[in-house]
Amino acid sequence: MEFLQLENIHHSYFSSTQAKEVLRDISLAIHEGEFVSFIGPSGCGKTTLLSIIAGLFPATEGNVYIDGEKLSANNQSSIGYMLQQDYLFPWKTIEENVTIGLKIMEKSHKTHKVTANALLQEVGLPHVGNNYPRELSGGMRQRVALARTLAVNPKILLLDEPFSALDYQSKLKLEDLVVETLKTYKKTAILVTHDIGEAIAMSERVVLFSANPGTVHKVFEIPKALSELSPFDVRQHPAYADIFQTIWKELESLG
Ligand SMILES: Nc1ncnc2c1ncn2[C@@H]1O[C@H](COP(=O)(O)OP(=O)(O)OP(=O)(O)O)[C@@H](O)[C@H]1O
Repeated sequence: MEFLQLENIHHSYFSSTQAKEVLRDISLAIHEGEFVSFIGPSGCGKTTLLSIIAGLFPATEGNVYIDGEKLSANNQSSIGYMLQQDYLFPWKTIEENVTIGLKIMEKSHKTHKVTANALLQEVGLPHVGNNYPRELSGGMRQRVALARTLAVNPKILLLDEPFSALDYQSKLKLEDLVVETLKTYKKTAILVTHDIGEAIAMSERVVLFSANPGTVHKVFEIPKALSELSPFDVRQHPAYADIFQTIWKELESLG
C-alpha cells in the first residue's frame, strides 16, 4: 500500500432542501516523499478533498489511509495544513507563532526555542524571532507559516494555494524554498493551485480534476529531468512550455 491512499472517495454537501454531489469516486495513491499537485476548474472540489485528507470532516463514502492506517484522531497529527492566508496570531511574536502547534500538543517547552530558531533559519528568517507579524512582509509571513507547519513535524503537508496572495517575485522565491525544504525533510506534499506553471514547476505528478461532480480526469507525470530541478529552473527548461500546453489544452477541454 502507498503512503497516502485515497480509496473511492465520494462527497456530497447536504442542506435542508438538497444534496450537492461534489466528489465522485476519487482514488489516488501517493508515495512517501512525493510532491503532487491538484488542479482543475473552480468549484471542482479540490479544497473539499484536501479538507477530507486533513480529517477536518469525513467523506460521505470512502477512506483515507496514511501508511496503511485508516485516517483517525490517532494519526491525524501526521498532517500539516498551509493555507493562502498565513493566520499568524498578531499579538504573539514570530517565535511564539512558529511553536504554537508544539504548545497545543504539550511538547516540552525547553526545546521550543531551539526548534523555532532552526526552522526560522531554514526558511531564511534567522533574525525575526522576537518580531511581531505586522513587522513582516507577506512573503516573510508565509515563510513563518511554513516554519510553523513544519514545527509539529507532519509527515504530509497539504498546501492550499499558499502563494496566491503573494507578489510574483516572492511567489517564485517561496516555491523554491518550499520544494527545497520539503526535499530536505523528506515530506510528502499535496499542492492545490490554479497556476499550471506552479504545478509543473513544483511537482512530480499533476492531477487534473473535472467538475460537477469532481473526478480525476487525468494524471500527468512530470519527467524526472524536470522534477529534479528547482521550480525556478523547471520554468527555464526547454520541455516546460510543451508540458504547459498539454495540460492547458486538457483543462480547456473541460470547459
Ligand atoms: N460547506 C459547504 N456546503 C455546501 N457546499 C459547499 C461547501 N463547501 C464547498 N461547497 C461547494 O462544493 C463545491 C466544491 O468546492 P471547493 O471549495 O472544494 O472547490 P475548489 O475546487 O477548491 O474551488 P476553487 O478552485 O474555486 O477554490 C463548490 O460548488 C462549493 O460551492
